[in-house]
Amino acid sequence: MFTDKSRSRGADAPGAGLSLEGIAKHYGSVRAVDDVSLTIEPGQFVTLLGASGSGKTTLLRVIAGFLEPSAGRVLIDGRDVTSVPVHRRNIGMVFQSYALFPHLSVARNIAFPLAMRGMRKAERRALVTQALESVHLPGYEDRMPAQLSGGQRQRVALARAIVSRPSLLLMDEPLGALDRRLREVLQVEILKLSRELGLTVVNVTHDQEEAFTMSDRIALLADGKLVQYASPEEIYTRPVSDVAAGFLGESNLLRGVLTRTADGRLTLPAEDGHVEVDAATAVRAKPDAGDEVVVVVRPWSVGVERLGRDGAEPGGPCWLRGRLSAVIYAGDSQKLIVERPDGSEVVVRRSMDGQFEAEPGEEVLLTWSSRDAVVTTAG
Ligand SMILES: Nc1ncnc2c1ncn2[C@@H]1O[C@H](COP(=O)(O)OP(=O)(O)OP(=O)(O)O)[C@@H](O)[C@H]1O
Repeated sequence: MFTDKSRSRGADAPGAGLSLEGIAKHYGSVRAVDDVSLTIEPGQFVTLLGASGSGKTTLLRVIAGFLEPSAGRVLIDGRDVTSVPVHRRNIGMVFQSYALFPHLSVARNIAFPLAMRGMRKAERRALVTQALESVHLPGYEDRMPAQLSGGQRQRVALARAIVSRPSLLLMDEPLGALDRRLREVLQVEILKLSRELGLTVVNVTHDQEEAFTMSDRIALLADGKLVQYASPEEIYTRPVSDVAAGFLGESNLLRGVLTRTADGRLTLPAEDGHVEVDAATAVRAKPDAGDEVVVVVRPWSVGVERLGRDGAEPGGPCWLRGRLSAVIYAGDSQKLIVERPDGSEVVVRRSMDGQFEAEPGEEVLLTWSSRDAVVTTAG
């Protein structure tokens, strides 16, 4: 499920290192970005991920220099650029709306940043040709933007963003307007290109799959705050909170206050169930009786069996009873929705081999290993 993002990059990689130190941006009483600090290594691909209004675009605009932060510093390769204007930051940018000049040809659109720098025409032409080749649109120099598909326009926008060899590429939902298939093709292309050029990339998205496939690290934002900054794998397996768990991949969140059994085991009270907790799976402080926790159980970790008669009996360290309410076929996997007596739902994922035979409406037993769950907290 996880992609290998290891790579080798030449010593002459142009990617810049980026540091954000205590960045805040306030609009009156709205804290669009609230004390965000993070470091991006040269050549890393980092995604700002979060719900609508979480502050992604605001943070990107602060990095770009379109917005001055209310507090904090932006450092590129260790240099404080907080007050340096956009055009002096050596940054390439791609936005969701294509932002191409409609009255200029593809070549002139791409050459625009070079012309602004006063580069001569012949020199510009060579770089434009090269940039078009790297985005797989060779020979498109004379087309007008209106004669291009949505995907081609984003390729041209990307060519324009990289033509002046920036050390940092900023992208704000560049694939948001494209259909799923094209998005997946371009995700791979953009990633490949950024690796080849050794670019440091900051990408904004609210698409968790895109964040998962493309990023070395994900900066998860909620209400302007940095919730977690880690690799996709780490956020998936060790989410620091229920918010983080809910953002990356499906999850079942069991909430409650821990109690300790007579023989010393930690449990989470559950109606028609028994949930033991392995303190070793805690992401933060070691949990104890009286702590309010959220236990994250991923759908792939849950086993399901028919209950009673010739089926299974409740028992073991982690089990819940429920009623199967839906069986959904999702390509090579099966998704089961199980309704609990308290009205909540548990999602179970299974591979298609070894199909589950019960019908919706049947009573089922859900089991998992406490080692496969993660103990985290709300917030
Ligand atoms: N110019 C502004 N004036 C006042 N409030 C603003 C302004 N720009 C953004 N905000 C507020 O700041 C918060 C963060 O907005 P931002 O656009 O950064 O979020 P986002 O995560 O990029 O959202 P989306 O995914 O919807 O683009 C929101 O509450 C938004 O309403």
